[in-house]
Amino acid sequence: MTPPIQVRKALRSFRYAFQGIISLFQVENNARIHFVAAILAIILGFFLHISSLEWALIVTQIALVVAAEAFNTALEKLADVVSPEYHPLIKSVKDLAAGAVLIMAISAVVVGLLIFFPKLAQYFI
Ligand SMILES: Nc1ncnc2c1ncn2[C@@H]1O[C@H](COP(=O)(O)OP(=O)(O)OP(=O)(O)O)[C@@H](O)[C@H]1O
Repeated sequence: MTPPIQVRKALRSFRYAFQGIISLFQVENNARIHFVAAILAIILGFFLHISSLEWALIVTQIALVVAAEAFNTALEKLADVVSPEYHPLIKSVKDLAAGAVLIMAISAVVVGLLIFFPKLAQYFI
């Protein structure tokens, strides 16, 4: 009988998921840019003593951008296997996926500005 929770299988799935995350940052230039931006936001968060709610927003924004980048990369790779030659629908698929990342990145920049700008202004103005 199959046990209700298969721990070994769950651990194996985690390992594959981590391999995916590591390969994202190893291979994708945009993912590395987002990674650096995330580190800067975290350093700024500590430096400016942001609240728990502000941390929750920053962490959520970082996760959304990285997750969108991972989906975009997965779609790009799949598209490259399915149709290495030019196809108008593949163009649409890749542009839409890239657009989703851009929407998330703009949202992250806006949230970052809303949280950090007033605090930074106190230092400099
Ligand atoms: N097979 C294809 N058919 C049609 N258009 C494509 C195809 N491959 C790429 N494109 C177009 O070129 C753009 C860039 O595609 P590409 O796969 O090079 O992505 P990228 O954003 O440069 O990512 P990466 O550098 O990680 O490969 C796509 O958004 C799409 O408009």
